[in-house]
Amino acid sequence: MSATAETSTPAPPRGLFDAAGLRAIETAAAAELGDSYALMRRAGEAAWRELLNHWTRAFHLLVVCGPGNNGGDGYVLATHALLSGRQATVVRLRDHAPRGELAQRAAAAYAAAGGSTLEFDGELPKADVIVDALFGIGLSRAPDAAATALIEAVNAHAAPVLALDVPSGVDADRGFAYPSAVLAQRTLEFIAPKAGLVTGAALDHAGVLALASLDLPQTLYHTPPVAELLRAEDLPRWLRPRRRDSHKGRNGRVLCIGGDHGHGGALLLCTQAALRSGAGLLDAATRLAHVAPMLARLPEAMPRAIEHADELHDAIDSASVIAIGPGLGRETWGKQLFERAIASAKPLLLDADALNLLAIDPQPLPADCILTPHPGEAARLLGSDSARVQADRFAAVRALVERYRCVVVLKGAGTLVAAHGRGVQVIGAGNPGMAVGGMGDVLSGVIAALRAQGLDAFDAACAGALLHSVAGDEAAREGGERGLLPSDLMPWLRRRANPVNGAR
Ligand SMILES: NC(=O)C1=CN([C@@H]2O[C@H](COP(=O)(O)OP(=O)(O)OC[C@H]3O[C@@H](n4cnc5c(N)ncnc54)[C@H](O)[C@@H]3O)[C@@H](O)[C@H]2O)[C@@H](O)CC1
Ligand SMILES: [K+]
Repeated sequence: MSATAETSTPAPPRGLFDAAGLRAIETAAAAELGDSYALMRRAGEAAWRELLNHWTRAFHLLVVCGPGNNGGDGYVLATHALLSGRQATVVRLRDHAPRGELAQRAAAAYAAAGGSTLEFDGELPKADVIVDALFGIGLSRAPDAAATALIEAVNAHAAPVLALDVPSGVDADRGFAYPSAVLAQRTLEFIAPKAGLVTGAALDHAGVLALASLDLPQTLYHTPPVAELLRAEDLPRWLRPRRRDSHKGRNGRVLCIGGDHGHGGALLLCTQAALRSGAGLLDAATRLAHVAPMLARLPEAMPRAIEHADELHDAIDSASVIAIGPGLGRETWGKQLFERAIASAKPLLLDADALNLLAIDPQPLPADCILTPHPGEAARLLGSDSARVQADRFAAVRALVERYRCVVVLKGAGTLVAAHGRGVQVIGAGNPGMAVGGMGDVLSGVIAALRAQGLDAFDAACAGALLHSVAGDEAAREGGERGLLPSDLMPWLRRRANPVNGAR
């Protein structure tokens, strides 16, 4: 993802909060400090330091202030800027005079420091940096026409944008961005990371994420987070070094099923990824035409031609995990194989057309079955549309778990992993170069291989989605995002699937 979490604390927090949780922490903090304004002062100060750290030579600042406490943070920052000899101007809409007591106090301090306020008239003056303090976690509806015009002027301006707490126009709970939302270079979050800034459209708006925890003691974080963020450094949790006496049988036997006529590449990518992620043995069940090309590319695989589901019997029997879907198609051939696979008692991963077939004919699945839909497939599984899925990815992944009662990996920027009774995990890695056909087939192979090596379904889904995204980031660092191919991930899967130190 384009946003990387950065914090001043040595161990970045994993917990992601929604607005309700943040407000509970704020209330407890205000009670502890005995002064609600102290938090706003800390937030504004932290934002001023953030601005100075990243735009050292900035002199002319525009601080766009809304009517709430997010605007209050902006007034505090603007006051610091004035007191340090910079030129700072607050810009606001006519009906955005500070409403609450705290924001009014911050605006009064700004005025007392000689600060001037410009009412937005359709144009923004020149500036070196724009501070976005229009809306934070209090955004409760789509920005109205006036706010939209202001946001669009900010986005059209040449200056970089530092967003305070949330890029204005982004819903901090859902990852949803209204059609007009600020595009920031950096976003400094206050108190705790927000769930809605690490998935979906929000990633494009937030830029680089940083956190100012405002020196609050951990004891105040008593509300449970709504989700957790997984980062590259979490991989060794699951990817232990291999036992010295390991043998191929111990590392699992993955059966990949798919590749109808014209779709052999999808299955090849899946099998290749499974082998590069450590599967001990790999069977592939596909059309006859794909057997020889697969062997030529991947002699370690054991592809077999399947014309009818009955021929799957032996392969299913010896499989430790079945991954079905890449290139499967929705014709009779694919349907038969799908029916056969889900009737088996083997651990399952359903992807691509297997998900589409499931959407057409929903049926009970074992709780340790893994589904890996992209937003379009998720929409079909929910009888919804992908815009609605993307408008609230957290709600969509929970609805999928509720309906299908298994482990769900909702793909896309800020991939989500969820299962019944387990907290939603957000994959804090990945990049837009990965938006290319075949990338999902690779993910299926990775997850199936980790499952075959002994991880339970939820852990395999978390570790696999993380490993896949981390490998994508490494490949993009090496050669760029545009033009990245799923097969470019293979060497990186191997490297990142092995822990860096020898600890067991
Ligand atoms: N409460 C606290 O203790 C702290 C709050 N902080 C800041 O306060 C922010 C939250 O403040 P608020 O709860 O006041 O909320 P916001 O400042 O995010 O916005 C709420 C205000 O905007 C209006 N509004 C919401 N959506 C609108 C729309 N679409 N069009 C026009 N007006 C709209 C609301 O009516 C309200 O007046 C945080 O994001 C953070 O920046 C920080 O100062 C840290 C401490
Ligand atoms: K903001």
